Amino acid sequence: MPHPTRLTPLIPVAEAQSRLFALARPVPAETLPLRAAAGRWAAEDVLARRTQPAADLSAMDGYAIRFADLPGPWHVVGESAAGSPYPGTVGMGEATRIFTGAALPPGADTVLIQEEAARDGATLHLDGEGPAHLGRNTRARGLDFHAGALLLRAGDRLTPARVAVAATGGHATLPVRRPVRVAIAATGDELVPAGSDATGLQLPESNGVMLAAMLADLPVEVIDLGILPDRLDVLRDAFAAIDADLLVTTGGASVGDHDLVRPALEAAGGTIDFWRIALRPGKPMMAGRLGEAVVLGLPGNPVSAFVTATLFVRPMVAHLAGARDPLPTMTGALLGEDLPANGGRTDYLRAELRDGKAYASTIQDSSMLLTLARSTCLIVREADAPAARAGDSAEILIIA
Ligand SMILES: Nc1nc2c(c(=O)[nH]1)N[C@H]1C(S)=C(S)[C@@H](COP(=O)(O)OP(=O)(O)OC[C@H]3O[C@@H](n4cnc5c(N)ncnc54)[C@H](O)[C@@H]3O)O[C@H]1N2
Ligand code: MOO
Repeated sequence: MPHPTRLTPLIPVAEAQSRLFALARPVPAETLPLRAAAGRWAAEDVLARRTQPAADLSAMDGYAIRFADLPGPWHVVGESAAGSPYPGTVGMGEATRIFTGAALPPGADTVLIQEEAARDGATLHLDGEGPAHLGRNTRARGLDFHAGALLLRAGDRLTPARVAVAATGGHATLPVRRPVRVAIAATGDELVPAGSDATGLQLPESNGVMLAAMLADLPVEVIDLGILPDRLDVLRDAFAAIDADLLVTTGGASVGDHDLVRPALEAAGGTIDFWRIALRPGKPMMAGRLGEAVVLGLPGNPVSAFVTATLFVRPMVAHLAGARDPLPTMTGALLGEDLPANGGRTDYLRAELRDGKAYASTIQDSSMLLTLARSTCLIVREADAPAARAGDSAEILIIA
């Protein structure tokens, strides 16, 4: 049987990523209490409903004084604690006891810390250097933000600090995107579920569990389609029945006679937008649409599946979840050893970071899971990059 020799040209990684993001808009929004919203992405800009701090406050425990009265002594006329301010005004030569977070009484402008103060009944003396300038040890009203300030931008990930700033800004709930429904299907007649007896040439399925683990920190609902056989009708029917925002398959993506994912998707009514990336490992990845869902057909080799999931699946989930900046963060590192010139595909080398230097594994076969499991980063080698020397700087992606 003749094999098709004319294949589409390989697409650069960055172009494939932007084409992928263009396939779908973020999923609909919902409003959640802050604790539930953590880890999602803000669906709208969030403005402060209050000014923080709401008044001039003390930043330290000590005495509220007028800077002009230094070096004292002072007459202590009362106390200001967080939540119970001094009711009067501090006049010339007067001070109040004050605690961290308490409102600075009108008239006072500076705080003398208690370590530099000596108290004798109602009389207070300077016992140290004292505050160096007017306003020392205080926080001005609005130091952090004023009412109306932009606290979060639509598309910001709701990190712990961002949830906290929303709370301080007067919000109990936040608009976020609902969870992304991701259907995951492994394909291949040789696969058996992990833990079952793999006889002969059977192979425990590992891509599905790896993909689910790679999405565990993202707002997803995983729909596990399990292992599907290399049969066009079975794949077609399984694909046609999915109800998801994103369908991720592994295996059957290449050009062999048993590589049926593409024809099965098309038979189910789907369309392929692009196939084959200038990427190693991961070249045969395909992307398209099937009804309401975006489809990512990953290669079956475990390392290829890992790299394409890192570069496409996780970013696509983040995009669907409303991320403004869905791509993985690259870091810089020095190479621990020389690397040869690269070919025409961007290469992601499994590597270990030791003492800040990245050492690539000697064998980069895309089937080798133990090498991947021992790796802590991927060294990115751009297409056609010249040979590199130990000590050269390189872009890396941290993976563990
Ligand atoms: N003539 C060509 N052959 C191949 C090409 C090519 O361009 N021309 N591309 C190669 C590249 S690159 C890759 S990557 C592989 C990927 O092909 P498939 O996506 O069709 O993957 P499979 O053949 O189904 O499987 C590859 C390998 O991975 C194992 N596998 C599959 N699924 C799983 C799973 N869920 N868990 C664990 N292991 C899995 C499978 O048993 C195979 O050993 O194609 C090259 N061939
Ligand atoms: O994706 Mo393949 O060999 O490039 O593993």
